[in-house]
Amino acid sequence: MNPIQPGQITALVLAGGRGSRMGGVDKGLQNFNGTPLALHTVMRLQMQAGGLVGDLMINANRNLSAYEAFGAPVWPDTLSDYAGPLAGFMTGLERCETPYLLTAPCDTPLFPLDLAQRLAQAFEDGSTEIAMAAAREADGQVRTQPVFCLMRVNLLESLVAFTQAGGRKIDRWTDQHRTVVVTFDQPGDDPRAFCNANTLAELHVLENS
Ligand SMILES: Nc1nc2c(ncn2[C@@H]2O[C@H](COP(=O)(O)OP(=O)(O)OP(=O)(O)O)[C@@H](O)[C@H]2O)c(=O)[nH]1
Ligand SMILES: [Mg+2]
Repeated sequence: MNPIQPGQITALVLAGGRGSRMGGVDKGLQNFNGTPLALHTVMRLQMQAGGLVGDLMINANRNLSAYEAFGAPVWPDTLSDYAGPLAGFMTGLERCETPYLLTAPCDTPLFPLDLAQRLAQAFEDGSTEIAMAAAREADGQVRTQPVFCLMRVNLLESLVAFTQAGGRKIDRWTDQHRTVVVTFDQPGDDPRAFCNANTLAELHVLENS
């Protein structure tokens, strides 16, 4: 039995950052192989295996009408002043109408097509509250990918309290909960899956990889 049923996950594209390492551009609107990064992310979330993703939303803070054209509701941060990705998590939890929220950043275009399915397996243990992705990097080390999280929507209250107290780091918050780390290092997993493009040069390297 799958612990999470089809349609029970709302996917959230995180595109609310400053893009400072890309010269301050709106990263989600930069093209990756001819498609804006955020739209590419929307499509990859819609293609997730198992039909687990029902709803989809975009979190952005600039150029909202450009994001609306991608066909999903767009929500800016409710916390002010670019408080970081947790501000996006909070916006998603506030707007989510399903029991689970899956976050994915707009700058990691090759993320796995079975991301939702493999993170969902961590909820076979009924006490799990958050599943966080991890990947083995080129140096052989396993590193968590905190912007890729599947979480129970009833964590909103906890996140509000954490951010109101000034908390900004994702793993500081997830450490307060029953978080299971799911490592994507099986044979056949794409080693580029969690490579993110923080600069235009990194984006071009990923396009040509
Ligand atoms: N909602 C929201 N999302 C953010 C914020 N800052 C970063 N993010 C998102 O978090 C993810 C990881 O962000 P980074 O690549 O570290 O930051 P960035 O703002 O995109 O780029 P830099 O300014 O170069 O660090 C991306 O999907 C960002 O869109 C923020 O203040 N609010
Ligand atoms: Mg990044």
